[in-house]
Amino acid sequence: MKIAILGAGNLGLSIAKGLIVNNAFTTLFLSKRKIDDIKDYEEYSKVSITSDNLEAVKNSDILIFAVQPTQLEGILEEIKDVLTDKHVLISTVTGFKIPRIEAIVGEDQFIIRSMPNTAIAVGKSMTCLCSNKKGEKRIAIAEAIFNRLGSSIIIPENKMQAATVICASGVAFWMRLIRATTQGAVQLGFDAKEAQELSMQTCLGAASLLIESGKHPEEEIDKVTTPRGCTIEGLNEMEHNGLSSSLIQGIQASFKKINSISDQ
Ligand SMILES: NC(=O)C1=CN([C@@H]2O[C@H](COP(=O)(O)OP(=O)(O)OC[C@H]3O[C@@H](n4cnc5c(N)ncnc54)[C@H](OP(=O)(O)O)[C@@H]3O)[C@@H](O)[C@H]2O)C=CC1
Ligand SMILES: O=C(O)[C@@H]1CCC=N1
Repeated sequence: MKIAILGAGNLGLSIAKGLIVNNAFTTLFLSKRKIDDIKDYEEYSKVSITSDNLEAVKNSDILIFAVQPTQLEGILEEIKDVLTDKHVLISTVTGFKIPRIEAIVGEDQFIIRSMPNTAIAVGKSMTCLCSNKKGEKRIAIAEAIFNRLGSSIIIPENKMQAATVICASGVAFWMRLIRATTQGAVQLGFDAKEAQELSMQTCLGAASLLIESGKHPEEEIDKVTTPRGCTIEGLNEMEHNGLSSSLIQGIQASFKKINSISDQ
């Protein structure tokens, strides 16, 4: 696959790392205006860096847009005249809906919206996908790319904002939980490095248990909470202080914000 990532910033470079580590491309163009920031990527074979979006588009089939929402319109205007039938457009841009993309490049393009997260750099992104009518014929290509770099599901476009909060912002939410449990472990006497290792591996183990067993979290919690034991004591104290409620309210606040800054 000849892939271009237009907007090689935080997410764009995370996607690039995932593609490079998994050798999941034929050629890869990385574009941004200040290319000095990404000079290191020139060392990888079959990877080109450029500040010329038209060069990247002309030499690629799959175009992944990873610019800020305010920057997408300008890029689409810039490249629309060199788009051909071979191109599949995959936008990762938050809140920029398909009809707005179609209004610039035309309905007769293969248009896919994707919502990956930065764990794509290590092949562990949960990515949600949707497409325009024409893009339905190429969504399997997007699934193939994102399934190599984690998992993907196809959802209706009206759930993309919710998917952004849960999957993309979600990485930050889980990081904060890992940091908090690390801080707790330091207070119990582990040094910072050990504490983070204990926290990360326990988090990974908990998620893996659910993924592999298909069980509900409470079923696994029941196996851990010895009656009158320390686990239920800790869990109940966390809930008295609003753990679940706080997370749910944070998700709601994030969702409210994304709706306020997205196309209506
Ligand atoms: N960060 C995340 O975890 C996630 C982000 N997203 C979405 O992905 C998009 C990118 O986010 P993020 O990576 O965090 O943002 P960044 O600001 O880190 O990256 C955007 C990149 O686009 C480049 N850029 C800007 N204008 C142009 C242009 N005209 N041509 C080529 N490149 C350009 C910028 O570099 P330069 O200034 O040098 O051109 C910059 O490197 C956003 O829409 C965001 O909502 C979605 C899911 C997760
Ligand atoms: O915080 C944001 O608005 C973007 C979307 C999801 C991740 N980063």
